[in-house]
Amino acid sequence: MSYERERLLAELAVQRACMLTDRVFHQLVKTSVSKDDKSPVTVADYAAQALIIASVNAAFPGDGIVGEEDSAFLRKDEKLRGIVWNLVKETLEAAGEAKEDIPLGNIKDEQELMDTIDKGLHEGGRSGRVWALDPIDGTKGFLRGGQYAVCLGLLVDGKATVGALGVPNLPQDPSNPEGPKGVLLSAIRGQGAVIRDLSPNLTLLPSRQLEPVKPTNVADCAFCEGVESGHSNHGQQANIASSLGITKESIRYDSQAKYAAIARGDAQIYLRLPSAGSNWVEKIWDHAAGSLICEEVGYTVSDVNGTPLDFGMGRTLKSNKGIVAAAGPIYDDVIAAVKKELGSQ
Ligand SMILES: Nc1ncnc2c1ncn2[C@@H]1O[C@H](COP(=O)(O)O)[C@@H](O)[C@H]1OP(=O)(O)O
Ligand SMILES: [Mg+2]
Ligand SMILES: [Mg+2]
Ligand SMILES: [Mg+2]
Repeated sequence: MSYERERLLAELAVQRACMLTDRVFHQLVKTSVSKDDKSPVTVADYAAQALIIASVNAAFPGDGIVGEEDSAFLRKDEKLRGIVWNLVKETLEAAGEAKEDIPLGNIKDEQELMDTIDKGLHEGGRSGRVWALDPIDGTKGFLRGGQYAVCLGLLVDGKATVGALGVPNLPQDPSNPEGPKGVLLSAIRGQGAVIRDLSPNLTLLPSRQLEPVKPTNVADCAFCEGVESGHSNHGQQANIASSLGITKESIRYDSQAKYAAIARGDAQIYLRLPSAGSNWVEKIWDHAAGSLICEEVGYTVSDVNGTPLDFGMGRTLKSNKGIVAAAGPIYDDVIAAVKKELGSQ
């Protein structure tokens, strides 16, 4: 099976959702009166989940969907519901139909909006076709004006098979950080990965194949980690980098923007070691698309013990702990350094 249609659907659904999140970002986040006001991201989370599920459901009605959000809160808050519905309606009107021959789905009213969001309540698992959706990954980054990602992956029998990542605030040219922003990456297992600029409308701009990683000296590499010290252990990550002879400063991004950055070669390692005392269990929607895209350009992605990520366990990666992604040729060095650091606690 080629999965070209699934990839096209994923790209278009993510492109359309990024039109919405970008609109919220410019209309609400930037004008938000209080720094602690979380409502813009809440609105964008619900609205983007609804739009993407409508697309998956229109094109592949038999597939399961594991989405991060549900409508429980929205059902109780009429005002918030009205805001979300207006955003969805405006985006649907602005986007129109895709010129490609694939249905992207519609939502007719507030009731259908909430029912659509709740189509993301699937339990996941080891069999069949299940989409993993994070409508806004990196909510803290979104609110800060930093990195966030819109993430959609297709699992087939528990294996990440198709993935698309929209990263609206990532510079299109890594050597020009102040230049135009917004990229869309996608992959099909066994077929490599592609990148293109995000577009302000539903058009998919021309893509280019991402180059496979090249053998490198690990000391010359750069590594990526999260911004939030509560999400991963910055101290241990710095120790690992220094034990590998890495002197470059880490690239700190929120969200699956980290996978996007390493996939296109801005850095060669992503470290996500559990924070001290944390019992956080990673979620499938936070890694399905990004890990596949990286594997397709020659990365090895595992947890901190070197165990491959198991997307067939349900909604979470409960058999894994933390994440280590490294370019294939340096992965053994990196995982050895991770194990040494964790063993020496
Ligand atoms: N305590 C936590 N530990 C690890 N990850 C977390 C924690 N709380 C939330 N997250 C999730 O971690 C991811 C982003 O972390 P980072 O940017 O550091 O990579 C997001 O998926 C975020 O959820 P969300 O999707 O709601 O933003
Ligand atoms: Mg997330
Ligand atoms: Mg999220
Ligand atoms: Mg969240």
